[in-house]
Amino acid sequence: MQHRKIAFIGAGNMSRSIISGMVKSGYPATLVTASNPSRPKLEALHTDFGIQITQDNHQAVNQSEVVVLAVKPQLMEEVCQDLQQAELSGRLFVSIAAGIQSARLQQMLGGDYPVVRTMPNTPSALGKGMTGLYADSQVKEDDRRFAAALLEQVGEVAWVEKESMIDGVIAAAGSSPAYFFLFLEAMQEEAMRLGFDRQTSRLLVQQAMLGAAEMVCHNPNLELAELRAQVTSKGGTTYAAVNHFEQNGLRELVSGAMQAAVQRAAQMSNEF
Ligand SMILES: NC(=O)C1=CN([C@@H]2O[C@H](COP(=O)(O)OP(=O)(O)OC[C@H]3O[C@@H](n4cnc5c(N)ncnc54)[C@H](OP(=O)(O)O)[C@@H]3O)[C@@H](O)[C@H]2O)C=CC1
Ligand SMILES: O=C(O)[C@@H]1CCC=N1
Repeated sequence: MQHRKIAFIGAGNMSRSIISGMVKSGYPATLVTASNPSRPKLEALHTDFGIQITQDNHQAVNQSEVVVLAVKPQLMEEVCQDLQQAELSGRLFVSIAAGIQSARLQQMLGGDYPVVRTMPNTPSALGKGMTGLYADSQVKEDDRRFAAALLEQVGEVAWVEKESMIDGVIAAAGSSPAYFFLFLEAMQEEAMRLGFDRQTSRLLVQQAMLGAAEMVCHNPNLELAELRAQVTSKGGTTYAAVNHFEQNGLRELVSGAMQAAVQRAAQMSNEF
C-alpha cells in the first residue's frame, strides 16, 4: 500500500490495536506518530513498535498527512476544536469514534476537510480486525483507497453506503468481541462449577471457540446452521443444550443486545 505520514490523536486501546497491527504488517514505524496527554501509553508504543510519540497534538498533526481521531466520543469536540490551531488543510481525517457523524466532525474541526468514518474492533491488534468504513462523495478516490488499505493492514474491511449503517457495524463487529468474551466468561464459570480449575476451564472454552471460528471461516459456503447441525446428534447432548438456548430466548436476547448498541450509537450522535 501507499505509505503516508499518519498521526493518531489518542493513544488508547484502539489506537494501540491498530498501530500494533500496522507495524506487524510492515507499515514503516517512522511514519507513525501517536499523541496522548499522559506518557506511559506513549512510551509503551514507542518501546513495543518503534513509532514516534508526542504529547503535543498540534505537532503530531502538523507533521502528518493523515490524522486518525481516536479519543473518546465525549472528548472529541474539545480535541478537534483545539486542533483548529494546527495546520489542518490538505489532511485526510480518519475517525474511529462511535456515534459522531462526519458532518459533525467537520463542524468540530471547523472546515470542510475530508473525513472517512471507520468502525474497527480490538482484534485488529492481531491482524484479525473487522472494520466498517463510510465516506461521503467529497472524499477523493485515492483517500478512500488509502483509508481502506490502512485498515486492511489489520484485518477485513467493508464499506457501507449510508452513514447510519456504521451503527450497524458497531453492533455486529465493533462491540461484538465483548459479546463473545462475555459468553466465554459464562462458559468458563460453568466449567469451573463442573469441577475444572480456572486455567483448564479457560483452555476448554477458548479452544472450542477458536476451533468453531476457524470452521466458520474455512467453510464460507456452509450455512452457520449447517455447521451447527454437524455437531448436533439427534437426541444427543448438543441438542439438549441448543434446545435450552432456543427455548430460553437466545435469539431475542442477541437481537435486543445488538439493537441496544445501535440505539446507543444514535443517542451518542445527539449527545456529542
Ligand atoms: N475499544 C474499542 O473496542 C473500540 C473503540 N472505538 C472508538 O475508539 C475511540 C477510542 O476508544 P479507546 O481506544 O477504547 O479509548 P481509550 O480511553 O483507551 O483511549 C483514548 C485515549 O485518548 C487519550 N486522550 C484523552 N484526551 C486527549 C487529548 N486531549 N488529546 C489526545 N489524546 C487524548 C486518552 O489518554 P489518557 O488515558 O492519558 O487520558 C486515551 O489514551 C473511541 O472514540 C471509541 O468509540 C471504536 C471501535 C472499537
Ligand atoms: O463501546 C464503545 O462505545 C466502543 C465502540 C465499539 C467498541 N467500543
